[in-house]
This record gives sequence, structure tokens and C-alpha cells, in this order.
Amino acid sequence: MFLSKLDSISNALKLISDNQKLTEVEEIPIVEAHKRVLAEDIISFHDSPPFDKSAMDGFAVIAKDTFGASQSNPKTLKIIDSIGAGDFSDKSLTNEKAILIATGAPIPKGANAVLMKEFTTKNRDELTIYSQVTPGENVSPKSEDIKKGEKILSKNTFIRYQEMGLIASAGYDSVVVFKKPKVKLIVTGNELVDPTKEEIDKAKIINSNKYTIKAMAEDSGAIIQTTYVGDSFKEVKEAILDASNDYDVIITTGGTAISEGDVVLDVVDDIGEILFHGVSIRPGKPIGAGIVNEKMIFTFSGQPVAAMSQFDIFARKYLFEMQGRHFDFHITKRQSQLKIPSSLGRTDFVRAVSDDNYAKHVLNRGSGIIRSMVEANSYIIIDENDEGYQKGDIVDVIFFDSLLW
Ligand SMILES: Nc1nc2c(c(=O)[nH]1)N[C@H]1C(S)=C(S)[C@@H](COP(=O)(O)OP(=O)(O)OC[C@H]3O[C@@H](n4cnc5c(N)ncnc54)[C@H](O)[C@@H]3O)O[C@H]1N2
Ligand code: MOO
Repeated sequence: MFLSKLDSISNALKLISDNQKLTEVEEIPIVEAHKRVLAEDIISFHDSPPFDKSAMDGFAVIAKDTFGASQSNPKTLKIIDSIGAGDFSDKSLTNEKAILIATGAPIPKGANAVLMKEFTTKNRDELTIYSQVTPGENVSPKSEDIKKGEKILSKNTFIRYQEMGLIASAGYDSVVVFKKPKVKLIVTGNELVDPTKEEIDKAKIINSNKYTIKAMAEDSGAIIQTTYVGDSFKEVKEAILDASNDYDVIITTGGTAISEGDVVLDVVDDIGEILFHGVSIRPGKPIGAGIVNEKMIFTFSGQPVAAMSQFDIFARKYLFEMQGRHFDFHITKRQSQLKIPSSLGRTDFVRAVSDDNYAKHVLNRGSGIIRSMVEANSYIIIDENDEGYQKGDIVDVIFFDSLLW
């Protein structure tokens, strides 16, 4: 494998999206639906609220009976009933009468407003009122939130906590959602060891990609299993073939460049089809993607920062869209606080600390500097047609947070 001919980022993204797949759907209890994606429209079974309801603790009244009431000019009404939450009154309110009512209880017939308790005093069934209300005041009308039969959410909506409440209020105890994609992460590298507090053998490196890529896949709605193999063609081939039987997507890290031990793309070439290998980006140039056993495989660099950026640029969208969820980069403009060099013909994803106005790139841009990703909250994007930026230039910025919505 040689990395002399590089694809453009747009071509690489197109090759991925041309091979985009969707997961199957499943019906799950609503309580488990948080962060899933709807595979059906939600049509409400109910009105919400289901009746005109009181928005305050107080007295249901006929508004006009209260007109003119004030601290200096109190009026009196007669209390004829009381309604607690979950209760109703079958009494009809007539002039000069009031019914004690709790927040959330149904407004009784005849009443058209609720006077807050604070503006009243009570002596047995005699109510003194010190304020007036207008018709409709402190009443939440029937179906002001949701109308029965109305489409309140569309297929492909991502279910956040807000949608959980809406779907439940519409009467659904279960929903049809897209299945979570199953991802297999195969970490390769003879030099890798598990995290340990003990002294590490000479030439060994702690495997951190397992943890970053796993977390990133989970953030993107996937179920992920991880495994580790050494840099041998045979081991990598077995692991990829095995994963291609049981998983929707395979991700590998390491072995993407051109040394003897960089066998991952040779394996993909042997057992499947390489879509591309090598993209004119930095970091992450040796990224590859392919199809094995009809499954998408992303081959990420071993370098920890390159692997994270490659996930953000190439894999996140694929995983989101597999679950029926639309994904776009949310690009905003900021003023660069520093000069940033780059090369024509290459798209740079420069780690930066950005705020409401400015973006300041992290100075150590090495692909192994995990702390640079921890320090940064965003990428500055340098287009392939730009040869870097001067201090004060307006630059494109993608906040890390925005990659999750
Ligand atoms: N002659 C060339 N050499 C390299 C090129 C090139 O174009 N020509 N590209 C460079 C770039 S850019 C990158 S990125 C790396 C990609 O290398 P590999 O994907 O083959 O990764 P490795 O060699 O296996 O590892 C690189 C580096 O990362 C460490 N590593 C690997 N896996 C992990 C892990 N799971 N957790 C933490 N750290 C890991 C590894 O120990 C190495 O230090 O190639 C350049 N070379
Ligand atoms: O561009 Mo490589 O991805 O680490 O340096």
C-alpha cells in the first residue's frame, strides 16, 4: 500500500455516503427510548391537557363576579365545592359563587377563570376576594399542548428528554425506533499494552484508542465491542472476517501507514473492497474505508488524535445516518487569534480553544498529543484552497459539542 495518491475529503465523504446503510427497526418501551431515533411518526392518542385545567391553587370563579375587587374594595363570594388534583366537581358555577380548586384540577362548568388563593381570605363558606381576574386567567385550555390525532413528531426525530415527555403524553407506552448499529473496534499494534500503574516494558505504548473510540461510538448511538490483535496479516484478517459476520460496522486503529507491520489495508484489499486509502487532510491522512462482507470498515490511524479526528470527520455521520438521524457539520465563524500555517491542497482540522468571538489554536499539533484534544473544544477548518490564515482572519469553526446534535 502506498500513500502517494490522496483522495480529496469531499470525494472520500461521497464514497462513504454512497455506501450508507440503515439499521432495521424495533419496538421498545418508551422508558428505553432516550437518545434513540424514531422510525415512525407520532400521532397523539390524546388531547393534552385533556380538559380545561387550573394553572393555580385558588378559586374557580366567573371572572365578571370579580370585576372591581381590590384590597380597598373587597368582594364576597360563596364557596360551594372543592376540587383536588385527580378529582372533578359535577356542580355548575353560577353568579357570586366560587369553587376551591387545586393546580391541575378540571375547571368546573360555568367557571371561566381562577383567582389565586393569595388574593383571598376564607371564613367557612364565605370567600373574600381582594383582586379581579380576566376571563381565561389561570386556566390552561384543553389541548393547548397536544391535539388528539395531531402529528406531533416525525419519523427520524432524535429522542431527547423533551421528546420523551411529549411521546408519553401522546399516549405511547412503546415506540418504533431504528436499531443501534453494532460496531466492532479492532485495535491493532504489537506495541500496545493495557493501562497499568506498573512500569511499562521498553518500546510498549498504552492502548488509549480503545477508550476514546469506544466512547465516541457510544456517543454516536452505537453498541460497541472491542478487541485487540497484533500486527500480523493473519490475525488482522481473522479478526476483520469474524467481525464482518456479526457487526454492522468495523473500525480498526493502527497499521494504516506504509511500514512492514501496516497490514490493515492489505487485508481489506484481500477480503473486500477498498473505497479509499489516504485523504488530503491533517491530521488523519492515512484514513481508509472499505467494504467487507457488505459491511462498512473504517481503518483509522494508530495515532490517538488522528483516530479521534477521523472518527469525527468520517465515522460519526455514518453511524448517525445508519440510525435514520440526519447529520451535518455545524460550522460557525470566529476570528483567529493566531496565525495558522497550512498547505494548499490539504484540509486541516486544527484543534482550537474557541469562545463566542475568537478561536485560538492549540500550539502542539502532534497527532499523538491527547492533551491537545482535552484542552481544545473545537476544530478550526482550513480549506484545501487556503494556505493557512493570518492573525485576525475570520475562520470556520466546528465546536466538539455540535458534533453530537
Ligand atoms: N513514510 C510514511 N510514514 C508515515 C506516514 C506516511 O504518509 N508516510 N503517515 C504518518 C501518519 S500521518 C500517521 S497518522 C501514522 C499512521 O500510522 P499507523 O496507522 O500505521 O499507526 P501505527 O504506526 O500503528 O501507530 C502510530 C503511533 O500511534 C501509536 N498507537 C497506535 N495504536 C495506538 C493505540 N491503540 N493507543 C495509543 N497509541 C497508539 C503507536 O504506538 C505509534 O506511536 O503514520 C505516519 N507514518
Ligand atoms: O496526519 Mo497523521 O494523521 O497523524 O499525522
